[in-house]
Amino acid sequence: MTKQQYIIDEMKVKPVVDPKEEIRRSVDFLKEYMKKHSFLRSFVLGISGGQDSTLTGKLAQMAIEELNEEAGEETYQFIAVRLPYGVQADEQDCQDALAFIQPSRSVAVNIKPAVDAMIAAVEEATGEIVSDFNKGNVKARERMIAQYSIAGMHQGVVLGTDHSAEAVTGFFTKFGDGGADLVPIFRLNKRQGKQLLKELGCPEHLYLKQPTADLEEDRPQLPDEEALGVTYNQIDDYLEGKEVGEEASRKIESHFVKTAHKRSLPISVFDDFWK
Ligand SMILES: NC(=O)c1ccc[n+]([C@@H]2O[C@H](COP(=O)([O-])OP(=O)(O)OC[C@H]3O[C@@H](n4cnc5c(N)ncnc54)[C@H](O)[C@@H]3O)[C@@H](O)[C@H]2O)c1
Ligand SMILES: Nc1ncnc2c1ncn2[C@@H]1O[C@H](COP(=O)(O)O)[C@@H](O)[C@H]1O
Ligand SMILES: O=P(O)(O)OP(=O)(O)O
Ligand SMILES: [Mg+2]
Repeated sequence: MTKQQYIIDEMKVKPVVDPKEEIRRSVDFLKEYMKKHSFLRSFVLGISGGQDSTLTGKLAQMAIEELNEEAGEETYQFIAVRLPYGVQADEQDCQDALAFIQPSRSVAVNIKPAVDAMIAAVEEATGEIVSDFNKGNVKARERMIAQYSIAGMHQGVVLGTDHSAEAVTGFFTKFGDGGADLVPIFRLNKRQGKQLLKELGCPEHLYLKQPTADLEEDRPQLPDEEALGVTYNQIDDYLEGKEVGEEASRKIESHFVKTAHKRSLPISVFDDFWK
């Protein structure tokens, strides 16, 4: 088996998808999980104004509406969480995403005071400076803490937006946005996510915008593609089994190998995937 085929199998990407079928698959997965665990009442997810949280949020709200319809009462809810660090430059996209999703409930938690307090405490304790890049990962982890606090209040589970074009390069903060309970869009690449949003009638600007983690203050709204050194078109093609050229393949495969530890639970003496 080629390295490319091994990675495609791990990432579970199909070369062609039927958007309607994939929407149903994710919604059914969310519903089945909720019904199987009788304690659960809510899904919780951060809405950033980007493509992946818009899609995951919409699927979550669809699942909740179907569950409530079947229950004959408003038992379940989707809690959409705005998590700006102070004021977010693309706040209007976040509001547009919320208007599209129409979540059962939305709340906003400013993560700035908590992030700044943690950075100050670590810098005071160590006498060292936390880099802007490292602080970016603290922001992602603070968002995780806020979402788990809300899930804890509402018998909820935290949704993650990790999809296969992100998982393959490990382009997420370990235990930050990578810290979630269910990942309903894993198996799709970036362009397949767009296809689902189009099918769902999402405003175009929310899925045609430049993907960004927007974690760094020195490089605001840094495009993922610039940080990764490879485009989503190349990653998507690779995951669909297409030829992407030697340089792009090498970069994708190198990201995949270096980030294996992020796609696994904490490593013990019984694990050998890293050897
Ligand atoms: N677009 C997105 O979805 C998104 C979101 C957040 C972050 N990001 C990007 O993802 C990256 C996250 O940065 P990162 O990967 O440096 O930080 P990270 O915190 O996700 O991972 C680094 C940490 O992983 C652990 N680690 C490193 N190598 C290990 C190994 N071989 N075995 C076990 N544990 C190991 C260490 O604790 C290290 O501090 C950045 O490039 C950031 O911009 C992207
Ligand atoms: N500013 C944000 N508000 C709410 N939720 C956010 C924000 N930034 C990121 N998130 C959540 O994290 C994931 C990953 O984002 P990336 O752009 O892929 O780094 C995002 O889908 C939100 O759920
Ligand atoms: O995870 P999101 O919603 O922020 O999407 P993107 O990765 O496209 O920024
Ligand atoms: Mg984003």
